[in-house]
Amino acid sequence: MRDVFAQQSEAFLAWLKSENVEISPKVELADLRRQHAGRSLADIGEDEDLFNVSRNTILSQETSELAQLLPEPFADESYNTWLLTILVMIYEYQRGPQSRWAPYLALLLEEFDTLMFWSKEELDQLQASAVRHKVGKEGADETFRKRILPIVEGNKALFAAYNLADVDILALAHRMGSIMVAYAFDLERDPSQHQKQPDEEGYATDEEDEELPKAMIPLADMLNADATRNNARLYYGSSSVCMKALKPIQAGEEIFNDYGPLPRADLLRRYGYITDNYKQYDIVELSRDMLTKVLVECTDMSQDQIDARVAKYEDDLEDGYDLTWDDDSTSPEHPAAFLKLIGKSLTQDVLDAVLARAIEQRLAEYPTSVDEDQTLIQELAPQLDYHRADSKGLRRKLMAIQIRIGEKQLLVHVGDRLRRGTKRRLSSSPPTSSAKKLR
Ligand SMILES: C[S@@+](CC[C@H](N)C(=O)[O-])C[C@H]1O[C@@H](n2cnc3c(N)ncnc32)[C@H](O)[C@@H]1O
Repeated sequence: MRDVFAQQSEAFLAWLKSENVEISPKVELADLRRQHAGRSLADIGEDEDLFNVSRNTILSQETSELAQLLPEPFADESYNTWLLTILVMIYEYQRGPQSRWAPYLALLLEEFDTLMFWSKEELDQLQASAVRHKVGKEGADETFRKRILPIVEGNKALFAAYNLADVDILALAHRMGSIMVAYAFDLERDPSQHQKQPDEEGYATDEEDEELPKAMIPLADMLNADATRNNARLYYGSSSVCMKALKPIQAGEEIFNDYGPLPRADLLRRYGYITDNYKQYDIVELSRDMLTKVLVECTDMSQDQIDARVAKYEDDLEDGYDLTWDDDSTSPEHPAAFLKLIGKSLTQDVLDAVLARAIEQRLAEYPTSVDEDQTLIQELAPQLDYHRADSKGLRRKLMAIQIRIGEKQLLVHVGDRLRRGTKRRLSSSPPTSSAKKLR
C-alpha cells in the first residue's frame, strides 16, 4: 500500500491539474526522502518551461478571502506582509478540506530542522557562531502573542475549527512562519501593471523600498537548492509565473532553484539543511566592539582617539564585520577596511597585526579545535541513519559541527593570509621609522 507521503503527492498533483497548472510532461515530483531532501522535481529536457502557475493559484494575502472577511489587519500598516501571510495560512489551514489550497497545505512540512526548533543543548553545538544571536525565537513569540493571538481568538467565527489553547495557536503561528521562511517567495508584480517611475534625474527606478508581498507558490516551492547546482529560475508574468530551465537538464537530474549565496549558518537557520557547496559563502563576524578593544590593547591609540574616530564615521559603521573566503579587504563591510578607517595613522603592518590578534581572539571563543571536530565527525557520521526516527539529534549535531569547523577554518585561512602578506611586505621593504609598534 502507498504511504501517506505518496498519497499526498498524488492529491497535490491532481489539485494542480484542477487549478490548470501547466506542467511539462518531462517533470516529475520525485520522492527524495532517502536523501533527506523531501520532494523535488526531476527529469526535464533542455531549455524549456518547466511549469506555469496562474497568479490566482498562488496563496497570498491577495488571493485568500480572509482579507475580505477580516479587513482590519489588512488595512493596518503595522501588519507587514509576514504577519498577514501567517494569518492567511493559519486561516486556510484550519479550514481543512474547505480551503481551496487544502491538498497543497497538507504536504507542507510539520517538522523542521531550522534553528528556531533546536533545543539550547543543540544550539550550544554551534559554539561561537554568530548565528546563535540571529535565531529570534523570543522576538517571534512576542510578536505572535501580541499580533496573531488576539486576532485568532477575537474572531472565533472565522477561525471556527479552532478551539485551541493559546500555546497551540502560537505553535501554529511558528509553524506557518517557519514554512514561510523556507518556502515563500517575494511576489514580484505584474510587469504590465507595474510601470517603473522616473527618479529626480529621469532614470527609471524600481520602487526599491517597497516591500513585495510574500506568497506561497505551489510547485515552485517544491524545488530544492544547492548553491552551484542551480538550473532553474522563476519568471514573473502578467497572469502567471513560470519556472524555466536555465541550462540543459539531463533526464533524471534534479531541478534546483536558487536560494541565494547564503553562508551555511544562515542556510541552516532558514532552511534547516546544509551542503558543502555553500561553504564558499561562509562568513565569520568580528564585532566592532571587539575590533576597537584590540586596537586599544595592541596599539598606541587611546580609547578617546578611537571613540572620536568612531563618532566621526558612526553613520557608515556596522555593528560587526564579516570575514569571507573571497575577502578583498577594500570594501567597507570588511574588518580590515574598518580598522584602516579608525586606525588611520597606523601602518599597514600594525593594522594587519591588530586584525591577526582579533582573529586569534575570535578563534579562542570556539572551545574545540578543527582537528578535534573532524575526529568527532569521523566518529559520529557513520552512526547517522536517516530512516531511524531518533536520527534528528545526531543530524543536527553533525550539521552544527560542520558549521563551526567551517567558521574556524575561515578564521585560520584569513589569519594565515595576513601573516603571509606581512612577511612579503617586510621582506620587500625595510620598516620606516614612523611605523607604530605593536604593544
Ligand atoms: C522550498 S522547500 C523545497 C521542497 C522540500 N524539499 C519539500 O519536500 O517540501 C525548502 C526545504 O527543502 C529542503 N531542501 C532544499 N534543498 C535541499 C537540499 N539541497 N538538501 C536537503 N534538503 C533540501 C529543506 O528542508 C528546505 O527547508
